[in-house]
Amino acid sequence: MDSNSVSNSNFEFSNHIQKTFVKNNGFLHPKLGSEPARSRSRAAMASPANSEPKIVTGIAGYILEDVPHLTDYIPNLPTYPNPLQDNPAYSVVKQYFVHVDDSVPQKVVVHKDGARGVHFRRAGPRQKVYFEADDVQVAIVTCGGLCPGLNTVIRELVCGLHHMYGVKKVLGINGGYKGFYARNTINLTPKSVNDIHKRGGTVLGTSRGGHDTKKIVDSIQDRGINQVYIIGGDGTQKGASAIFEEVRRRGLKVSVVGIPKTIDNDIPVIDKSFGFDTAVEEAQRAINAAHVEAESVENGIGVVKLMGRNSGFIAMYATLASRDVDCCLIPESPFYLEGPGGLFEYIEKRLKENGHMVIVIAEGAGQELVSESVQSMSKQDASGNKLLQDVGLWISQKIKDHFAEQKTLPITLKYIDPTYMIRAVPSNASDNVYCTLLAQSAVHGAMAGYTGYTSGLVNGRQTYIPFYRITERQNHVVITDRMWARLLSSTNQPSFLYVKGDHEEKKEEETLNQLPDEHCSKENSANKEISCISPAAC
Ligand SMILES: Nc1ncnc2c1ncn2[C@@H]1O[C@H](COP(=O)(O)OP(=O)(O)O)[C@@H](O)[C@H]1O
Ligand SMILES: O=P(O)(O)OC[C@H]1O[C@](O)(COP(=O)(O)O)[C@@H](O)[C@@H]1O
Ligand SMILES: [Mg+2]
Repeated sequence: MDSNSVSNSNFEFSNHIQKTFVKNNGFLHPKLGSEPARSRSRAAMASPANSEPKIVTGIAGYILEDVPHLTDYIPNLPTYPNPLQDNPAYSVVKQYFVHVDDSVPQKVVVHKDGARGVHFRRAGPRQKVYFEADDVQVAIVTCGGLCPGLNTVIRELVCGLHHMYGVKKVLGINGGYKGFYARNTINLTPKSVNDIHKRGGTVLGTSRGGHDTKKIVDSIQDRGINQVYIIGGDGTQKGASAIFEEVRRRGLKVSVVGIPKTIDNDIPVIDKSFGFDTAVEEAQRAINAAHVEAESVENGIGVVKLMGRNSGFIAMYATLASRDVDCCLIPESPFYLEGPGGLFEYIEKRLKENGHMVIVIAEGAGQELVSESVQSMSKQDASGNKLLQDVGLWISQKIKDHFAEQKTLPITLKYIDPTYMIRAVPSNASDNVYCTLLAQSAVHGAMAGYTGYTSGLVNGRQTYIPFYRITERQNHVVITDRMWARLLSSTNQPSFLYVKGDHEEKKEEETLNQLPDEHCSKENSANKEISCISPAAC
């Protein structure tokens, strides 16, 4: 079936779907008399308590983890025909609107007798919209660390809103969440954002910390904002979820939409985050330099530190892409330096075989080892993220000290730390297209009245994912997954799991027991997804 078509079977299927529980949503409660008179975007009555997951079940174990809709807490909202139906650019598309029951499975590898499993609502334009163009006041904000593609997402939100839906009032919030309660905002028009995708960073500025839900929602009401697009990582999406709950509690007709951003790729459920490919590509330049330096001298070692606070995806993919890397160290795979099966033994072996080697280390790797030898700072950034010790410098010094002490193998080590260079660049061509689809999907959802969702790619399809699925856990490399095995076989590095001695064998067993049971299925037995960067990667 063509991706845009609406089949009859969809209509038949909808008859079998039952809404099993939609707690709180749909119940009406008396208007809150004590709320301040911020009535411009207030549409109806307020709902109490946090929203509950909207789960819809169907035949053969079908489950839809649905996203909230403005009509869940505001009754009798008027609808309007989607202006796209008269847009000449889209007139050639046979069936442009997405069917109301279209959903995307979370798990695409299935068994013939298996249940149909969890699905997410398919993103895309709907026949009816819940906003009239002239009434829409948009706000866009970027939060957390930089990531290639932020400007492309901003550009495509502005252009998508303008060209597809005729929305002209778009405000950029300055400098992250705290910009909501600052005076200055930036008026964004297709003209003003025309070239921004060619630049790295974010034209809006960004920040960590400074999230005050009540003040942000006050500002949303005061400015008459009724669509908020929040671009950011795991912390930002938690903030967006809190904003949505407060908006809902106040009964406001405001769509709150998250767009996932993280070069660490630590956001779960989605195939991969925008900017990740660009970052991996940029990391190749540092690895190439390390390789050239290492192979130009006798017993040369190049060490490259790459970003990845808790998840080693950038290091893993940069290593797999490069083929020049002899050892990749990530936070998910503990390693040790001394003794049989340790890093020093492996370095010596590689230098004797090859005369040089390259080590890639993710910034979050080996933190427990660094803390043992350097006094732990245990400080946090403004958002509450733990500040890490510089493992790149630490490991470089340890290697130098070890071979200086040994005196048998004189080495030359060069340490390259391209940290911010891989995230401050503009996005590459494929990330640009990805950002475009992500932004357009986000806009279609808000115009159709959906709210409280993150727009994301699942198994190659754009979907709307409820906030709680994005914020409940982080995405990590699973070292019992085939992808990590591919890496081990490409570098020939030790797995650091095989250690000698009774005590150590027990340690190995414990480590393996802590790992998820299933690999590559994107779900373990507890129905929680495990790491996959894309379905094709398994
Ligand atoms: N649990 C939370 N609840 C509300 N806001 C949060 C939470 N965690 C982080 N934030 C806010 O989200 C923004 C970005 O968070 P941060 O962790 O720095 O980056 P990222 O979103 O990229 O992970 C910050 O302004 C921070 O205050
Ligand atoms: O120095 P900053 O700006 O706090 O950023 C450093 C951190 O940002 C990251 O790129 C991830 O940031 P986010 O969580 O904001 O996406 C990490 O890899 C890195 O540890
Ligand atoms: Mg984060």
